[in-house]
Amino acid sequence: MSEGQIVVSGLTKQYNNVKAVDNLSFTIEPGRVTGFLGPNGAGKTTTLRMVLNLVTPTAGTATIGGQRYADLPKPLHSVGAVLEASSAHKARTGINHLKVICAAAGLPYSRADEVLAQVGLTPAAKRKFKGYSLGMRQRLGIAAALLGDPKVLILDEPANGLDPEGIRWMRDLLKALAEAGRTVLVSSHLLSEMELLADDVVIIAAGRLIAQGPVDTILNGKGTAASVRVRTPDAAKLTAALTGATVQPGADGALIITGVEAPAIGAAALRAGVELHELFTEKPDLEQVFLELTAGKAAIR
Ligand SMILES: Nc1ncnc2c1ncn2[C@@H]1O[C@H](COP(=O)(O)OP(=O)(O)OP(=O)(O)O)[C@@H](O)[C@H]1O
Repeated sequence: MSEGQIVVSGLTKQYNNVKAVDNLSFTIEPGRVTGFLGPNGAGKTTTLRMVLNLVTPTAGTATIGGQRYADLPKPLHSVGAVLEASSAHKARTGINHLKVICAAAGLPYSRADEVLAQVGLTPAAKRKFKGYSLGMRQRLGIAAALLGDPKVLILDEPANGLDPEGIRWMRDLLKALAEAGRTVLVSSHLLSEMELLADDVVIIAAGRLIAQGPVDTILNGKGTAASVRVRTPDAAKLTAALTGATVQPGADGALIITGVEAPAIGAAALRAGVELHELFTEKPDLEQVFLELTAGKAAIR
């Protein structure tokens, strides 16, 4: 059991007549960014809150490095969490907000300056929280989570409210934190962003596990076969030269070919003397796979 491993086992949360989380089990490894994905109401927030001991499970366990959050001797040094756009005392400056946390957690004030620099907020250190934009509040929330230099980071929809530059900054930061050996668990509904950010994904719907594993495996393992886009002035000749292929016209005049891979199409074109203007393998993206995996299970709750 490594220090940064998160193990969720049989985790269940029943709210009156809603099973928000239903016998969920998965493992999150350190040194990687794991995307926690699911349609609205899938139970992501409830799961993260149970891992952080903010919601009591109806059944099952969640451990971090083998211990329940409640049993961690120094939780702020073990786990940093950003659960929603960070809130702070409106009249307090960003730096003072962090210093208050340092004082409560027995951390040196120098950590406040360090994490503020890490999230790029040093220029706004002395501005009052009420004047912070949503993006700055997100950065301050991350800064607070980093104060104890934790091995594990848990973030619920951290990209909310960030502009494209902010999203790229967040991606680079989270990747760097994972590369330094930390466990980074991040929930999001931005699937294209997750494809760029995450090494692994855990996909849930209606409280249940749908899929878990490296993004590449999830993308390649699905029934959605890769298709090849081909552009040629001689579509009929190329189609006749291909065996075992399904050729369909694409919306923009290209051909969409499945059943035969790009090298075989190129070779067949060469043999038949057909000119190619484009030959491009289109892999299914996370959004397509996600929609397929969660289809019919994403009852709006
Ligand atoms: N305190 C609560 N009391 C009753 N029902 C709740 C409570 N918290 C969550 N739920 C219900 O549990 C289900 C899962 O909610 P949760 O917020 O965990 O999902 P989510 O995946 O984070 O969704 P979203 O992406 O929309 O935030 C929903 O049906 C929600 O209405």
